[in-house]
Amino acid sequence: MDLSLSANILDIRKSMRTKLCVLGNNNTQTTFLSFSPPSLPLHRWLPKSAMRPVGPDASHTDCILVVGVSRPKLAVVFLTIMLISLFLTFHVLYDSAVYNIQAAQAITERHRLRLLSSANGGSGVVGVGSVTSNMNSNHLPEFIKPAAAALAAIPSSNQISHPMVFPSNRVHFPKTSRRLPQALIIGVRKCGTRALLEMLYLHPRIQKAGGEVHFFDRDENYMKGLEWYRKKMPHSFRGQITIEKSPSYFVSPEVSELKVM
Ligand SMILES: Nc1ncnc2c1ncn2[C@@H]1O[C@H](COP(=O)(O)OS(=O)(=O)O)[C@@H](OP(=O)(O)O)[C@H]1O
Repeated sequence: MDLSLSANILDIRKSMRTKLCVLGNNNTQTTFLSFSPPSLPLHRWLPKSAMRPVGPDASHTDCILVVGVSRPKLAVVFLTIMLISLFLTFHVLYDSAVYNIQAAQAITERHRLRLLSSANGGSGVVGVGSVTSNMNSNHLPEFIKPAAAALAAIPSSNQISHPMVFPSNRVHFPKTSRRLPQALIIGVRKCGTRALLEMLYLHPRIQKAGGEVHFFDRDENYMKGLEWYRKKMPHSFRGQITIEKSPSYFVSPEVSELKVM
């Protein structure tokens, strides 16, 4: 390679740092390729001082971009907008976290009130008029009753701490709730009970329990009470029919007619 030619190439590479240069040697001939960025209307966004001609030839059309704060006012505006959006983002995140904590508190409180209510024979709790319970204390297992009675001894004093956030017990999507099943598929096994349930579920007024709950045929589940059973059910709108399928109900000796009724 000619020494003067290679020195020339080095000079050009020094002066054009932003360019991508491909240097190849094809036999005795030197190839020099450069890629120019697509022409952008930079003159609209940047001051002329930011655009400098490249190389010793001032008429060269390629320019290098001088990175720096050339418009401090614009930079201040951008920074302010960024700070405001950051502040708003954290504010929203903080609010949602507080809301979730309050929701968890309200749910815990509701459980407590339900236990109190069932211990009082389902008469509801004085002072919290909107919270009433459908639970029948007869369905509470014996080992829970002492705990419920102990809770009943604690003065309730309206511990729903944020009535403004939860004005009407509405923590979940307001129009749905978990309901006890209005229909049961009790069997028989291996006769397409799953297929039947899935087909019924195609109807918009049908809701189905996720799996087989085995409430009536397993004593350990039955002892947990109807409230436990209800919580195994999906959320449903009023007017929808909830169906549960446990084919073992048909054959289990533990399942008596009385239990299911
Ligand atoms: N329409 C129709 N015709 C014939 N066979 C059918 C049909 N629908 C479901 N099946 C078969 O029924 C088997 C599952 O029945 P179940 O859903 O009742 O099973 S389970 O009792 O809930 O475990 C299951 O068979 P196996 O795969 O041999 O268990 C299904 O393939």
